[in-house]
Amino acid sequence: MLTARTLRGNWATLLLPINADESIDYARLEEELDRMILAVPDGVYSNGTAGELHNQTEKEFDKVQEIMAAKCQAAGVLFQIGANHPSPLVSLQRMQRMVALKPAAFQVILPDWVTTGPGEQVSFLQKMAEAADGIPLVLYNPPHAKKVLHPAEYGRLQEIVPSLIGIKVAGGDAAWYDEMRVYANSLSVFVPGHFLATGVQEGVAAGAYSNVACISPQGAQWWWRLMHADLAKALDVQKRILQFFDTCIVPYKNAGYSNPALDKFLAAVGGWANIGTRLRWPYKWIPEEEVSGASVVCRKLLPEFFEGERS
Ligand SMILES: N[C@@H](CC=O)C(=O)O
Repeated sequence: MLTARTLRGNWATLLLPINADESIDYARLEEELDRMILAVPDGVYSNGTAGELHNQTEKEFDKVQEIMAAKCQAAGVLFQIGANHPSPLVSLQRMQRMVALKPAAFQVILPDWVTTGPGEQVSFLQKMAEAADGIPLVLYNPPHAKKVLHPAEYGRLQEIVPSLIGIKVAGGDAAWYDEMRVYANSLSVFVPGHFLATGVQEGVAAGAYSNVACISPQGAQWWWRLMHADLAKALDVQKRILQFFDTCIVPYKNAGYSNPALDKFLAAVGGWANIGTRLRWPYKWIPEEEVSGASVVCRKLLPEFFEGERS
């Protein structure tokens, strides 16, 4: 069973391939998983923002988790299920239905329409922990959540809900890392993929649910290993990752594309699976025609991620 100490590394997110008729393409999803598993990531997870947790029917949700669980269990790869939904009741039901799949952990978000106060957060997590039946929880608390907590608040929740082993957060400046360091022994802190080397340098980050793995699950895994072999080199890679983001991703963010649109674009640039850039209604996606320009820049800045393409 995962603990705050053993939950580590580079975890790759499932992205939903969407057909022109808005259905999920499960055949492409299976291929994507096969390729992801070949990269031997520390783990695979579903239903983060990038996995479009907010835009699936319950039937689709169940099917996506069943496919992921079957593939990961057959390959011996750890997987986490995002039992996430803005509604607390739907989150609870998602978890209750998925306990039988025995994920290594469940990711949960706080209720996200009417914000929760401290007591309500405890009540929510306690009930989710009870439903998880011994499977640990990871609190996914991104910057766009209605309620973004401070380091001491994560620490308080962990003390009251012991099966809360990790958090998935945006990270922050030096002051944030100083505050978070106090709780980093009892909570596995995951920061955004593109800042993972900084998080490791700060002695706080145990891993990332990684947007860098969207570009290349293999490249992100190589980079994670480099952080422990030669942090200075890994920080240099991060500089180049950030340069790529500034050049090719931030302009789309500034033009109003959502995070899932950006993550699918990253995967299309990486080109390791046929996921496509399309999102479901009503969200706009980055046109496929834009992929090739960014691919050239990405390969120039991060050649290590694409070494396999040349051999
Ligand atoms: N924030 C992301 C991380 C991957 O890009 C998520 O939705 O899990």
